[in-house]
Amino acid sequence: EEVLDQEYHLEEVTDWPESPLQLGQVSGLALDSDDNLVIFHRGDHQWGVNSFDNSGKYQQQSLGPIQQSTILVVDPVKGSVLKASGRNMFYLPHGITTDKDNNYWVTDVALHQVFKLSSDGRDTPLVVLGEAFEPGSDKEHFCKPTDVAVDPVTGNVYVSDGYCNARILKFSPEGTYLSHWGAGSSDRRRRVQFRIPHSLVFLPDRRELCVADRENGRIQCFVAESGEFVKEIKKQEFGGEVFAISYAPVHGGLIYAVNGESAYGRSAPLKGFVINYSTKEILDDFSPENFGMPHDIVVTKDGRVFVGDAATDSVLKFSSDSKSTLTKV
Ligand SMILES: O=C(N[C@@H](O)C(=O)O)c1ccccc1
Repeated sequence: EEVLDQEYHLEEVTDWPESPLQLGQVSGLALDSDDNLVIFHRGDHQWGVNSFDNSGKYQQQSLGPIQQSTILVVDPVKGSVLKASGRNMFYLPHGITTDKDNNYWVTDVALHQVFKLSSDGRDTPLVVLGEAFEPGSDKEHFCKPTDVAVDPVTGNVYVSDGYCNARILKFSPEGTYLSHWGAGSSDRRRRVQFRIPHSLVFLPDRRELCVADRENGRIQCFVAESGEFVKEIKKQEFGGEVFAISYAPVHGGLIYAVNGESAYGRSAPLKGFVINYSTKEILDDFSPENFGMPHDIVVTKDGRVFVGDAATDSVLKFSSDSKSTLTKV
């Protein structure tokens, strides 16, 4: 009898993009409603050791905003640039996501702000949260906010805040503060103490929010409405740091993650991981020749994976061309 023995494995699509993209440090990736790739990058600005003072204040305001287009919409098949926007607005781009109306929600760690932008190329800020260049940790201030996730049903907006705060805030679609959890909130559950909540993903089929709790090298998931803790995924294979996560509501729910260099020596090889959300088992891992600092990850409806690298200033594409083989038994 013949059984179909399918060996799925993500492999780099080395001939993507067909022609090089002019990118600076790639900090964030998103997908629009047509599954086009949206790249958020830093042009000629760089986040270096002297970018901030020890109170989180950005030191290079005199550079002015990045003049290149920081938001590129790119064809997922060829890699050609379809749209370019986000000029003269940002200093140090970080996270990006799209909402169900194809607006962009982005964070800038130098401005300590979150923006909702129309994706019609006019870059009109529709919502602005935080005070420009003013770090803080109350309801109107962030400190190097890292990412945004939007609930497609309620439109509620979640912000991971950030490098110098350790909390998740929830806002209404219009940007009214609703609640927050992690540092500074009333709950004292020791297990919810983030160390750089670095990346967010909303799980539409479970109505949960998962967080890449970077320096704790773990993923934590919460009931989005309430912030109630649901589960933690922490794997030896991550080493000490998880930089970014994504999710596909298929095969019972798949979490995609990239790890990072650990400053504390517990490093593991830099890789992407495909994890079964329910069993927490690693189903696949993948890497190109050279991951520098994999910084964000997205997965398309047809299972293509893109990783943005903030050290090699590039975006890498991976695809799982199943090598199904027929095995005689
Ligand atoms: O984490 C850092 N950077 C990346 O996450 C990023 O570039 O977003 C960083 C931290 C300290 C100094 C310089 C860079």
